[in-house]
Amino acid sequence: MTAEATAPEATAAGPSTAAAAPPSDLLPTATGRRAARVVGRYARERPGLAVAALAVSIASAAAGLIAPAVLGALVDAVAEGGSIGGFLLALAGAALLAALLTGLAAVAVSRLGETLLARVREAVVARVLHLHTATLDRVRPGDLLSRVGDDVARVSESVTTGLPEVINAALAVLLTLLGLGVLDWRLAVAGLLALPAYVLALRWYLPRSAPMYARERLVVAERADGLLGAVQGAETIRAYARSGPHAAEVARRSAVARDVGVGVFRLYTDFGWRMNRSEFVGLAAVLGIGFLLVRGGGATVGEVTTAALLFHRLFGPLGTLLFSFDEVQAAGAALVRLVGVVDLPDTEVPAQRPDGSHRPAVELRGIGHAYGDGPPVLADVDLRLAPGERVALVGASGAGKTTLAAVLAGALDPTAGEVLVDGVPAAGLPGRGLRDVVALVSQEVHVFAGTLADDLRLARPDATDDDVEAALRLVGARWVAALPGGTATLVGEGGTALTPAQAQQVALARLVLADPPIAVLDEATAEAGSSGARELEEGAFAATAGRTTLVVAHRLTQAVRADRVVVLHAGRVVEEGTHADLVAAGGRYATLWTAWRGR
Ligand SMILES: Nc1ncnc2c1ncn2[C@@H]1O[C@H](COP(=O)(O)OP(=O)(O)OP(=O)(O)O)[C@@H](O)[C@H]1O
Repeated sequence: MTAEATAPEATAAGPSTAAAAPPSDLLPTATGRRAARVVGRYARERPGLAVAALAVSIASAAAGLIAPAVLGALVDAVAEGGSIGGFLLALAGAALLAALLTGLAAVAVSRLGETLLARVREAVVARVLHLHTATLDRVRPGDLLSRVGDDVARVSESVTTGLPEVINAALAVLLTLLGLGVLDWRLAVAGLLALPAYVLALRWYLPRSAPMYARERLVVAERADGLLGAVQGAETIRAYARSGPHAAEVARRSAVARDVGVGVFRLYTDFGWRMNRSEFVGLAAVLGIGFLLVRGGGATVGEVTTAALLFHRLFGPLGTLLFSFDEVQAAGAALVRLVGVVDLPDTEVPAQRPDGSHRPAVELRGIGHAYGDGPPVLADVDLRLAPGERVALVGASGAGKTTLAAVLAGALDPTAGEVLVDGVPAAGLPGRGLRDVVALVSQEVHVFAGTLADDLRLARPDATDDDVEAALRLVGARWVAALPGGTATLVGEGGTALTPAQAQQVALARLVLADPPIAVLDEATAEAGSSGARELEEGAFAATAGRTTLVVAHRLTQAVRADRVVVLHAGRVVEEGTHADLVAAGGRYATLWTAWRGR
């Protein structure tokens, strides 16, 4: 049990409602409406960008209506023998304006999309970082990974490529229909006659496309698998004279992939001609009704021309919308899974930074724990830490030290017993309970990509540069002075790599900044007896001074300086006392101490 729970940090709270109940080993999935509300809320955080994106998209769609209107007027002008020079100029201007606005709209929409996606991603990561260990143990790792990986990638792809096109197309369709209606409602109704044909085309295509594309991905993967296997095992295949059957198998898989590929293409073209049929129905209706209107004097030839051009203009955007249907659906499915994570219950979210000036008493009462259906690893543990007391937990590997430390830190719910802070059971503590008053520095410390200062500010976002530097000084992180940019140096992935001992010091400095009244240390990084170990121990001592502290003593020098030592054996407390008392008593601790000194 080595999860690291850093000190509390502020995260936006999100309601836990409206998420569909998942199977117990899956994280929840939000409803579509809930996802839209969350994205809407993020959009309202950037009102300027959201309004600009919408306005420029509408303007771009509206600009596309100018050319058909000018062409219609040009037809009437020609019929009446007028000049067309002005119209040609207007056409050129309209084309320029439309091109400019379309470009601007694409930039604005994708920037808005990227901003919203970044917000969703931040919220997901913040929530994942604060997931309770019990939740992490319960859910399938693949589910969590695919959400922060695949789902984010899918939404991101659709935001950068598909979304601007889809929004532009939807607005173009809406405004063009509106334009048709304003021009002449009868011509608009004629255009709408194409609607049933479009619906039929879509109802034919959708049920066929998803399984077909899934099958295509499968057979392509099988073909790659077969080829790779044959190439990697070429020597063995030759040695056993099995080239013939293997080549035949590769050929068979390739043939299947080819046939499915052709099938996909056929499906696509079949859908294409169904779309063309719908367009034909609509255009024929507009021209037919237009002919009747012109003959009856109800419309000019120019107006009918404009109507026909407007209707023709719908083909492109409608095609974009229909062909992106799958992609939009897939991105939507990924988004509701992400919002499901954002909406995890806010008991996971820190309330406020604890006040380090108060030193509470901590009591573990009748603690028992078993991982899943495994044997008990802790049994009936009673342990009391007086306010400000430093207790060292000692025991052989596997005795249950890390498990007990995690229980005290609130990172693991015990299967029996309870933890009390100043006499209040953990369940009755405000906010996130134990996790708001205890900071755990565990064996695995993650250094986040970014500057060193930002990494430390995870523990206290409002920490000044001076606070950050003072915390690092207190824990003895002298190596910071040698970094090229000091605390502004990039560390973690893509930056300067920190040694495990340096990462531990960063975690200790985070603890200093978070200033929790209770600290739990469970680090086993430094080699016993090394100068690194001494430095770390000094740092840990300074960082926890004045706090009620439990130290898992991986090196017995850590126990020597503690106020009290507790020996754990096979999940039970077997000895308790000061280092001197226990050595004098000649029991299990004394044996451990003798062995340690004789290393
Ligand atoms: N996540 C887990 N799932 C199942 N069993 C676990 C898990 N974590 C620890 N255990 C088991 O629980 C027992 C106690 O482990 P724990 O890590 O608490 O001991 P420890 O005293 O801290 O040991 P060490 O000093 O080696 O870290 C061990 O038998 C270990 O194998």
